[in-house]
Amino acid sequence: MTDFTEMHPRLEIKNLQRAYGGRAVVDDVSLKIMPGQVTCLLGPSGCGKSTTLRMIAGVEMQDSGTIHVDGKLICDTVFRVPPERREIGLMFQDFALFPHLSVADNVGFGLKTGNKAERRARIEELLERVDLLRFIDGYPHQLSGGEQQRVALARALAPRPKIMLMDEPFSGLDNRLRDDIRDETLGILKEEGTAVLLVTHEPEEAMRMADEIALMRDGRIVQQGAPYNVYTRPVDRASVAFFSDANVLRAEVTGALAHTVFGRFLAPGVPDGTQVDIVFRPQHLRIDFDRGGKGPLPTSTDGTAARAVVARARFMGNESLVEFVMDHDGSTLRATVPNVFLPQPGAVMWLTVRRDRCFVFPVHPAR
Ligand SMILES: Nc1ncnc2c1ncn2[C@@H]1O[C@H](COP(=O)(O)OP(=O)(O)OP(=O)(O)O)[C@@H](O)[C@H]1O
Repeated sequence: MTDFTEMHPRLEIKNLQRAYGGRAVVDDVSLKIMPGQVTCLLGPSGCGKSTTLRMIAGVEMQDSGTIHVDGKLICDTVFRVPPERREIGLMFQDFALFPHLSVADNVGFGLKTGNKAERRARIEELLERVDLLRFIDGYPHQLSGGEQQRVALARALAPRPKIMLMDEPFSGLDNRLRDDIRDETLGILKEEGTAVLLVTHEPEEAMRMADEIALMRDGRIVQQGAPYNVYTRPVDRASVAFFSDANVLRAEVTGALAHTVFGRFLAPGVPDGTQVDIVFRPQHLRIDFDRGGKGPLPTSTDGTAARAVVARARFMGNESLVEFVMDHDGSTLRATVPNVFLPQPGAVMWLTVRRDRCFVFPVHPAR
């Protein structure tokens, strides 16, 4: 049986650091990616994702930290394998094929090994794989955006890179095309056993593509794990808000309980007097109609109901978004409801919160 603990990660970066003008834009970033694994570096614009990718590609030097491929050092602050010898493929949003070269020559551009027949066979194999063999003698201007993207993928894969670095590679494509190409690309990369580091600022893209998500903010990786875990066990309020709209209730803790208008929430280990944010997504707010000035009775799963007035309701396609103003303090909470639910502004409703879907974070967590 294979002992995976003995396997080297295909890519391992340790404590990468890069500053511009005294400001750390990549701050102590460490990551491991196994062969065939897709890791998404996910974060808002400017958080340092592309800089991390550029250091791995070798087009930019880190101030400190190391990069290993298959257990071999390829870069630290003194030793540096040049970009073209790193066996790393690149795919960026502006994938620019060479316009004066045929599709075959574009795909074959980075193929340095093998004789002419072997190179031609590899080109045909890849064009077959991306379903574009019929365009082998065509030119980029004869292809659609999606087809050009697939040629770019074939070109990046041709020399059998150990690692593929992708920086928002699908963002130039329209939505429907993007889903298909994303799935197709993922399939091919998995078949080739390539380790993939994909940079994106779109949570949906990361959840769709990734085996593992590394959530990045202000130059640091704040959380890392399978998409399900990152989404369902966020480390802080900003991590919840990065994936979806988030409702927040501020409360104070006494006796390991946070006291709110929706009843008490468990806050284990949080000292008395600490302010906490109770954070939950709009789909976890429950709505009940007013029954003669009363809402539903308290339950152990949903706590106490609180009275609210509808401020506005919007139809969003698969769901409706309803915004409420809370009676007790005038704060706003948002609920998403499947299907069409468009109550009139001013309507009185009673809200409860799914306890098991709430996250409780101290407002100033100890570091
Ligand atoms: N060569 C440079 N000189 C100075 N500052 C830079 C340089 N390259 C990047 N930066 C800054 O470093 C920060 C991180 O940039 P980076 O491109 O890595 O972010 P990103 O997360 O990839 O953002 P985006 O999603 O918008 O591409 C930004 O504030 C950027 O302005």
